Amino acid sequence: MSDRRRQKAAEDGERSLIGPPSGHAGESLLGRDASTPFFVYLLAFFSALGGFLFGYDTGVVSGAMLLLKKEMHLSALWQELLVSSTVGAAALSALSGGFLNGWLGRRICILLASLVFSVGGVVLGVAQIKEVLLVGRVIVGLGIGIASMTVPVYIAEVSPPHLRGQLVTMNSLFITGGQFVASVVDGAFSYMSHDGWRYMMGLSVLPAALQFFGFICLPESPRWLLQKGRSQEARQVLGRIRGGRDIEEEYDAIRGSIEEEARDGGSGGVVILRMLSYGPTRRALVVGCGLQMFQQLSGINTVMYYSATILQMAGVRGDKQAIWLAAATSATNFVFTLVGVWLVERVGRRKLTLGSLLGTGLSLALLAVGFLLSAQNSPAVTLHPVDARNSTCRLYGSCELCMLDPDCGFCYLENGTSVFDSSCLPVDPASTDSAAWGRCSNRTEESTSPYWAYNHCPTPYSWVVLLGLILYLASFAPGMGTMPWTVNSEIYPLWARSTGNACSAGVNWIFNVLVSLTFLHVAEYLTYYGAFFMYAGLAVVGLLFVLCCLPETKGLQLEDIENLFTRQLCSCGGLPANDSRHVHYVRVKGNNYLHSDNDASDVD
Ligand SMILES: O[C@H]1[C@H](O)[C@@H](O)[C@H](O)[C@@H](O)[C@H]1O
Repeated sequence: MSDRRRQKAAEDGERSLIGPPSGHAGESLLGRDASTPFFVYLLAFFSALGGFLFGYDTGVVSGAMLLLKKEMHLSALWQELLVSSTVGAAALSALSGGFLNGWLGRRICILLASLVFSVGGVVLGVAQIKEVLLVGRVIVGLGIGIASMTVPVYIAEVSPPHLRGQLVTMNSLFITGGQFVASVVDGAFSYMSHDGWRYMMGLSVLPAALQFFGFICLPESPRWLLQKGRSQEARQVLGRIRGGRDIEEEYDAIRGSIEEEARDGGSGGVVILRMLSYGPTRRALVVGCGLQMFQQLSGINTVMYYSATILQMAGVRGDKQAIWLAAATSATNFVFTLVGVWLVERVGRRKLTLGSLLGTGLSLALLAVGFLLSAQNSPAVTLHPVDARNSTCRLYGSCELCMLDPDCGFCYLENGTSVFDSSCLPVDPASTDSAAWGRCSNRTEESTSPYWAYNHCPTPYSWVVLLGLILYLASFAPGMGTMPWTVNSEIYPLWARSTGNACSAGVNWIFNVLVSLTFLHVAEYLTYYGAFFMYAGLAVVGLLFVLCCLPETKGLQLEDIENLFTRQLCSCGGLPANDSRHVHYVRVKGNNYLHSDNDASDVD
């Protein structure tokens, strides 16, 4: 990048950080009071169906698996494969989605994703053998990956600055909404022991088809069109989505940044290499990928996945209750995401993320304390039946040690809150719902006593864990659940936006697989409380990262946000102490500030 541009970027960075004399920075660019045409909401709705499908397809599998494993006699390996193949495929397609996005455009990518979702849904709905199921889950994962990186970019590019945060965060609302609807569908079809899973998985075809047909009539992003030199179309689309209001200012700003980029001769070469060799985009990439990494390292999917076990610890018994209570968990996640949509334009991205991470860290610590108390008060093993197969289970003296071994479970009688006649027995290799032999084998849904606890222990401290779970979702969902997607959709300049979002979404999915696949092993080595203390520690590291590195992007025009990253990475959250003495307000020439204006008279 040229020195001229670097200097200009630094100046602009200062302007963006300081803001205009009154109100927030975005107001000068597009009036806050201007009414937003209904069309923008319609675009956001149809795009966010991609988020809904992302949530639905990742969420539906847990309930479907309970039926599938019985009907198709799935081994633990196959169950794991069917869950993680989708997330793995999503990681790969998110990474390659950057190229498709830049080449074919946002609209075609969204159409492609909805087509892929529909095909995946049909394959899953008609599958007769587990191998076909695996193919269906991989197809669905490919759709999730493309949708997860394209939809936020598309919404950000069509939204007016003062509403952008809210509309992009709506996509996260659709993700958690999809997870919630999936859990309700799981609950409803769990009564249908034969083929119920087909409906659970196949129903995703409906929103996918709705999105496909809706998007056939919807326009391409004006920013992408302009980047491809289709200026007439871009102008038309911009006019349409701004409801016939004056679009010159926004149009010129977009064109200005594209022209400046072209003047700097930066349109050739591999985008990711250009991003890495240019300071502002390199820093934006670190911030974007870091946010996505910490989202997953804060353990959201472990907590969601583990909620059924947490609820079992609280005394919930049987698959059906567990399914319905898991629906309550995803409902909580959904409701608090709504809080995020409400807060994002009020408090801004940075404060919302910081507050969320603080609450997330504290509630993870509370969850860990709940598990610690449960472990310290874990019921002893009182019966040691002779085990002809010589399994390791007979060696354990308490429920805690017994349940940490994935091959064993705890079989016990209960009188009020006291546990007696308890033994540690090998789990049935065909199903974790019962023991391989003895009192707790051959269990049916209805059998009550003796109780069989796999992966958890009876404990009087389950309320601490339950409280931790609720506080966790209340703090995570509005900020860390939503902001990584929202911030990533706005921090990269146009030329780097597809690639930046592809990389950060890829990081999200890779850490999603890593955390969910390693959780049980981590718990085996560190125990459950150790694992949750570890996630709490990671949330604290995430908090420091955000504190130092995340600038506020609220209200700024997309074309101006790059300038926030012209400073050293760990000072971009605010002005360094020295700089604050130099703060002065700037007047942007007329009302029509263009990036390409490099005129000293711009600044008073
Ligand atoms: O933002 C979403 C959301 O928080 C979901 O609940 C979670 O399952 C996803 O992994 C995450 O990316």
